[in-house]
Amino acid sequence: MSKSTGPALACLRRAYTKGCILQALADALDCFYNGAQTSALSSIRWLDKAIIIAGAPGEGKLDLILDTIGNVQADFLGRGAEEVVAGLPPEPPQRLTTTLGSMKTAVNSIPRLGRPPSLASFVSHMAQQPFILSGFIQDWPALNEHPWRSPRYLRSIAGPGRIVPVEIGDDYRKDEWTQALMPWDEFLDKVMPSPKSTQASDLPVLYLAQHNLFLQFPALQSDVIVPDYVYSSLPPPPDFPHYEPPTNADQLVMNAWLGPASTVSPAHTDPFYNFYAQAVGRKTVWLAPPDVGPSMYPFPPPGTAADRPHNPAANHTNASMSNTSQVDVFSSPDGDGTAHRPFPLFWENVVDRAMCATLEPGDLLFFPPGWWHAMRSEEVSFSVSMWF
Ligand SMILES: O=C(O)CCC(=O)C(=O)O
Ligand SMILES: [Fe+2]
Repeated sequence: MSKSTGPALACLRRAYTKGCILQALADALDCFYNGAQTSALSSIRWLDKAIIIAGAPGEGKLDLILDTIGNVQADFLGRGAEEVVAGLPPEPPQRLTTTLGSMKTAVNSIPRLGRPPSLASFVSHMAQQPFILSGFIQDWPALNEHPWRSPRYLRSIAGPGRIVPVEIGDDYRKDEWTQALMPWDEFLDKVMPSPKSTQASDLPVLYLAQHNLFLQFPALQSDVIVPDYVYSSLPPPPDFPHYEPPTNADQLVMNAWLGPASTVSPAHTDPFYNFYAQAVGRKTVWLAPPDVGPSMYPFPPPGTAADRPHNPAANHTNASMSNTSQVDVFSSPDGDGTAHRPFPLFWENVVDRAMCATLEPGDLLFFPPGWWHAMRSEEVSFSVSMWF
């Protein structure tokens, strides 16, 4: 969900951040005087909440919070400063857990460009259509000396006691879908279990989705190399005239997407240009142009009579789901002829214009604002979206 910057909300965020810091200090003091490790964990939890829930606004607040987390970990949880695990030997490739069926919902492939466009041609015309640059992020530290596919590395950059926001359930349109804060270590154990561990496969799918993990774990920021294209200022595309870049200082919003096989983000639109980097695992992407909107059967806006009785709290982008399609592009039956086919306009107007591809680790996908996109992970997958 994009964070609103309204003055009242900004004020609440600052107040919440200060409240969290005070709570964290009280817990740290308790730990100091009474030696209770649970207080140290609680202290870190409050500090993480300030980042996750409020974004830790205010001059120097994020640095203060991260320093304090480091100190609490070092003083009470036995974490040394130099414990980041780097340069691990390559791990065996991950086993594919699902097989790709042929996509009946898209007749086209997302073009893979032979070579990266120049900045000038990107700005003048290439930015109007989706494309993939195969292997473009192959040099990121995240794929090399700081391997994001290694749970050991991911644990080491965080240290003990950290929590992260997680979506529970395989599809945010379903009623049983929910969100929770969960210990990072536990999340990694569940999502990237060691080959020896026996994980029950009927557990609900966990997905760390659309979260700025880089604020919480700044070490991850130096594992990515943001492509220069992101800093070019692009005009609103002709088919999406309301485009405006993100309002933060860099006009760039980076989010992490980490989960097991079979996470699904249903088809939806976002109002930004997107460079989407695939760091770990394979992910299948489905895209369709903005003007197919009415044939995508979006959920009605909140408050209208046809709105669903229970609308999951917020989808990845908006509190409302009116930017999200009811069509399951990964598993929609095409029916037995037009008479019994659900979502007939989708089959008539969208499928011929939709494109799909399976991203491999190292690939970089681009698509413009307003494009319908859906993603499904084929195995454990870690991606970074860069909205600009
Ligand atoms: O990776 C996903 O599951 C969805 C990504 C997405 O919606 C985005 O980058 O805007
Ligand atoms: Fe999206």
